[in-house]
Amino acid sequence: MIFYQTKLNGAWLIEIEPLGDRRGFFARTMCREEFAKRGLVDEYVQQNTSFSSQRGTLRGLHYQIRPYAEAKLVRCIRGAIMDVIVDLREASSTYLRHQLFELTDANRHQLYVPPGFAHAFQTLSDDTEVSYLVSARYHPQAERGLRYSDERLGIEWPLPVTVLSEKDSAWPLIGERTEPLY
Ligand SMILES: Cc1cn([C@H]2C[C@H](O)[C@@H](COP(=O)(O)OP(=O)(O)O[C@H]3O[C@@H](C)C(=O)[C@@H](O)[C@H]3O)O2)c(=O)[nH]c1=O
Repeated sequence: MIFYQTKLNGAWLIEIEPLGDRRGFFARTMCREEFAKRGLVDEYVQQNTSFSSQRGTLRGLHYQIRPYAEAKLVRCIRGAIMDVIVDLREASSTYLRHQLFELTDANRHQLYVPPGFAHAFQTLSDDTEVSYLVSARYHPQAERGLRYSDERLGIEWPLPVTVLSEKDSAWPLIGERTEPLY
């Protein structure tokens, strides 16, 4: 596995190192030892998959507040997505900065999202499936979100948004918050 630091503290882009033979290849997509060595969360309690039929579908931006903050390891297993993460840790020098990553079934890139980040993606093709590990179980009462169109974030989504959940259209803007974000 090859680990690339991103512009955001603690987030990593991970490429596989395929071992090819005449059948195809083998590669690790997660390895506790490699993760622990770099200080990445190495225990995951749930693996999720989501399927989006329409190109331009947007999910997010989502996170869970402490003490239920999650690390995520995200991979697009069918189609393509633009994945977006936002650093919500007030003490971080990259606080409220975001970065975009193209994850596709062809490049097989994975994104490691540390606890304390909001996460979202927009599908770049029809019939896209995303699989991700999470390090904490789902706590609906701890679930929070940012509005994808919040000007304070200034995210340039690659496509017009075609499908969005009601929940995701209604997250409060950062400027409207009365509580700390995370
Ligand atoms: C995330 C989650 C949702 N659900 C339920 C709640 C709801 O009825 C249905 C769909 O949930 P959502 O609308 O939140 O699904 P979705 O918008 O796909 O949520 C996901 O978005 C991406 C960007 C993430 O980062 C994930 O952590 C997760 O928040 O599934 C669970 O039962 N367990 C879970 O772990």
